[in-house]
Amino acid sequence: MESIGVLMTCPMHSYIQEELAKRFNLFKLWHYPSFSAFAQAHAHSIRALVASAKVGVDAATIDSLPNLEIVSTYSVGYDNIDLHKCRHRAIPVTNTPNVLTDDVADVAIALALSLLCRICPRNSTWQFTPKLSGKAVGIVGLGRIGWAIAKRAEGFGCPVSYHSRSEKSETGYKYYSHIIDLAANSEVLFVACTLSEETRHIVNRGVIDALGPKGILINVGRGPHVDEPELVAALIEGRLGGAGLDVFENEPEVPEDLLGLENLVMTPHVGTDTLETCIAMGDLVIANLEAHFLGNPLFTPVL
Ligand SMILES: O=CC(=O)O
Repeated sequence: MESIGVLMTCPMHSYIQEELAKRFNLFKLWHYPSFSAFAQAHAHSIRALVASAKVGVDAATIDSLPNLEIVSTYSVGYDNIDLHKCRHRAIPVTNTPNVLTDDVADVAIALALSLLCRICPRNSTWQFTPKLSGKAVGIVGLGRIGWAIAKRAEGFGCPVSYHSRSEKSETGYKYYSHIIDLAANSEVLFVACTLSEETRHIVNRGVIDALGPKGILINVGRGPHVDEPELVAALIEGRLGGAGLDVFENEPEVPEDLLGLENLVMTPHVGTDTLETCIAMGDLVIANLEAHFLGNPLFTPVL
């Protein structure tokens, strides 16, 4: 497969870069001054594209690659991939579910603990802190990651409720069909749903106010799930108790006003960045590409 042209949209862990380069003719988009400079020289060579949560692929890019056969994203989320265009061109899309679920759930709990227990306080003034154990936990999106957060929260003795498009049978968790009701009945609200037009700004001023001045918001989904200016205002005004964020609305930009807030803990979208998981995600991307070029069924197709 050494002659098959594969384009990576942005730097990823060295493991996947090295393993792709061993198997394919690998092009790294960031080594070119612009996409058009790259496309002029190599557009016809590209048969596969590897995207990530940081840089996806839009319709114009897909249109510029006439021989593109598959898009494989090094992420579980595929909100930044133009699925409509891929479907139209009959280009299969794969992602990396399952292998990263535990990591994202771990980071969600770590953000909650670090915020509540002030594990890394910005100033070292001694003060008593709220506990996580026993707090009412709400989860927005009870998919794989939401479920893994729920299991961890149960370990802390937290009663768990959730909101999702529809009620899931036999979870044993209380279901709220309206997110506002979930927020009003939660002390810690975790956002772990897929980003879509329906869930963009699902956490708006109403939800933030329902969570209230003692409530904690943890977002390990996507930045645009939360109306960020509303979140910033609520944190500054004390209308929301605190937030733990791994994702931001305009990554890698972070609003100036967030920096320095005492009731905020941030990580730079590292929910899937453990070494073991980066390797597993890389292996899954490669397995999908190899399956495609060998004419075998894909392991984790989205389309
Ligand atoms: O954000 C990370 C992912 O979608 O895998």
